Amino acid sequence: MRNQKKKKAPTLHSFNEDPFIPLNRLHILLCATAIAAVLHRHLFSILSSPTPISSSLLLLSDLLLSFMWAVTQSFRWRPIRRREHPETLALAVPDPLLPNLDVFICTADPSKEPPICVASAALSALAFDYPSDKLSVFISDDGCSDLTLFAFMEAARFARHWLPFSKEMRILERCPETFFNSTDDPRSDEIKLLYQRMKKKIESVMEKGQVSDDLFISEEDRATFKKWKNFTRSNHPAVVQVLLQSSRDMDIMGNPLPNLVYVSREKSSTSFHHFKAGALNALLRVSGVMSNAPVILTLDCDMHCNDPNAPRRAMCYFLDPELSPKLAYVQFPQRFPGVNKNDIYGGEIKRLYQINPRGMDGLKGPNYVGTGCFHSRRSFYGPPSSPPSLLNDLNEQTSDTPLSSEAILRKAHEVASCEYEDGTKWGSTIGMRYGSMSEDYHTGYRLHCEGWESVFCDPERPAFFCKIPITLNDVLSQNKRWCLGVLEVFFSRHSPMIFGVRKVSFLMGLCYSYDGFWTSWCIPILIYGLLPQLALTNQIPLFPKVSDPWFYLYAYLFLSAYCQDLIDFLASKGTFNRWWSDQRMWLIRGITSYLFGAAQFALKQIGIPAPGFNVTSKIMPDEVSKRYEDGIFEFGIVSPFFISLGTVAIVNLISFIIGMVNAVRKERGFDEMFVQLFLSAFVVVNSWPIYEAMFLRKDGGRIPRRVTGISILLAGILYSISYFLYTDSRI
Ligand SMILES: O=c1ccn([C@@H]2O[C@H](COP(=O)(O)OP(=O)(O)O[C@H]3O[C@H](CO)[C@@H](O)[C@H](O)[C@H]3O)[C@@H](O)[C@H]2O)c(=O)[nH]1
Ligand SMILES: [Mn+2]
Repeated sequence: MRNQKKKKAPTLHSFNEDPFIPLNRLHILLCATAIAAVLHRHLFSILSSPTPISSSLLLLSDLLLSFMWAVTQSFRWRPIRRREHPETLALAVPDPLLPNLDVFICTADPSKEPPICVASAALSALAFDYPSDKLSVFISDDGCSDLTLFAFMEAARFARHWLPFSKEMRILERCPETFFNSTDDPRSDEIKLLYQRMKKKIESVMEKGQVSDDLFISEEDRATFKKWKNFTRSNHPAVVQVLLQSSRDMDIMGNPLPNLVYVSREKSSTSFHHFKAGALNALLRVSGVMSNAPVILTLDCDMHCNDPNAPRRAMCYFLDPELSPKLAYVQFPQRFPGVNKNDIYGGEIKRLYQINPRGMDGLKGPNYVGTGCFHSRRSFYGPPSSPPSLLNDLNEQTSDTPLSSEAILRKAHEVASCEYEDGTKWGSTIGMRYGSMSEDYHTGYRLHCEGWESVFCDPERPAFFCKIPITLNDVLSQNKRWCLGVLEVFFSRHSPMIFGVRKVSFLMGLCYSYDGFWTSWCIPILIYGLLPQLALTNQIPLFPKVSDPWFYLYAYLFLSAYCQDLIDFLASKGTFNRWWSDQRMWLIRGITSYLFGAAQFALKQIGIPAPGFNVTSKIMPDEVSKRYEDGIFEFGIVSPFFISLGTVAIVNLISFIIGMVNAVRKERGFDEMFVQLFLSAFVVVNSWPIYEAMFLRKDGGRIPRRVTGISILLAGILYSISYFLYTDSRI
């Protein structure tokens, strides 16, 4: 009997708990006591306050800050760090036993998302270190652009050279654009030439805005483009085009190539298309008909794979028999090699993409962030307990029917049509979930609610690189869209605060509440950014004096929050300067994206529609890119965001100056007004780039005069109002 001892499965992955967990928990206790004390004081002093409105607003801010602090602790409760062991996988699972993999890449607008970049993203996925006959790449083109299709036809041709080359040379950088930019190895000269020729061809087509007749190599191609008559992005039939077919197409060395399929789902002005979520659902169905791989990787067009081994890393989790029955997805972090030295717009968003996911990983798993994520197809079709047969509702074909067979293509067009989803559960309990502009947050959350779990996979070598917006207005608009999206979930009947805390787990519910209620930062940031300053100019003290022991409690809370944030940031390989930018962006977002996002959400509730998915532009004029490289803020246009920023910056500058003059003149003036002076000084220091852009800069990225003018006017109005409101309490 002894010999029958159960053979231990090889370890495909392992994890460590964060060594600081006990210390963190102790700190939670300490902070909670301090916060309780401050709130207690507030409640009691409000009754006797000479400025009851100001005191109530500050109480409201502190309540919200406390709430956000409390929910944040769920991320600190049990952070873990995972490691996967692809070398064990290689021994345990031979290549022929690896599951098939479908890669989805979304694009929506060739003028904002250059087709050559989208094609490069696809090439980097086609060149994965994964058996080619098990790999399919599907492109969703929501712009239904013949230019994009043309780029992909070219990319399919180039793939025949690129795949064997990159595998033979064992290069890690399999996105051709980045590879050729970083190498001068003479062995790559020949293929570089091919690449450049392709790039030129695609770019010239982009310039002309059409695919001219002389560019077609075959009659078949010509016939394909002939279809493009009167197609507009919001009105056209479904297009499904097989560009590479594994069972038919070989690379130049005679090895099979992966499948590559171009899909543009049908659009009609009479049916709502649900933006990216709708596009991904169409791909789920089309791929279900064609390859039906059990594992799916979702990518955005503004990224590329930086590690050809990424799929095998993900498989370390999917092929673990203990984990896999409940494993919905394996999320890789988004990394941004393009951020400038000090990351002036806080583009890394470390808390969202690196720090918080590690915290959730120790509970039930990270949230889904839209890209760089491997999903189990099964998870899109029902809870982990549902029978797997459900999955095959689409897939009737046997695995050896060629993709481009007429029957399959007919079915593929059918499932990519507008009406297909009518009266079905797509978007509610099947596929990517609708109803939120942040389909990623919503879908990940709902999967967790169904009982699924997820894993955060953050290997040493970043697996996926993404592009970031590089103008302030783009960053803020993107953030505003996210705010609107998460609020739509937070105030739905599936709110993480009410539904999530019960359905997933208490702590996971809090994690999702943190993201969902993100926007609420706008209230304390706005109040703390204006009220103490206006009071300061009117000589109204709102906080304890330095000589009052309560002062130290405020100081402790401020310093501990900032220090902890800094430590978290440095511990995830950040630098001090980048942290500074990050906290500054938090303040900036507070009075722009969060504020406008919340306002837009409120308007939507009373029937005023919010704008759709504003696709972030991935190309910029050289001048703008250069300024970004140099770390100079980009304003340049008249945007409501900048008016809001300008107003707060000016109020703080004036308050600080007047406050200082008064403090110097008055005996014990500093003692009384220290907190308010400090707050305005803090905002002034943070607003430095704004003053520069208003008054010193001459370049095209400066703040337009009109914005400065309106900001000064608004600041003046705020002063006048505060002057009247404080008339009775002035000393
Ligand atoms: O109607 C649409 C709109 C967008 N997209 C695609 O969605 C992706 C993301 O769009 P982008 O403009 O780059 O938005 P970002 O704000 O940069 O994207 C972040 O935020 C989105 C949610 O708001 C997530 O879906 C993304 O994965 C995440 O990277 C791109 O590939 C687009 O082509 C579509 O396919 N159809
Ligand atoms: Mn993007």
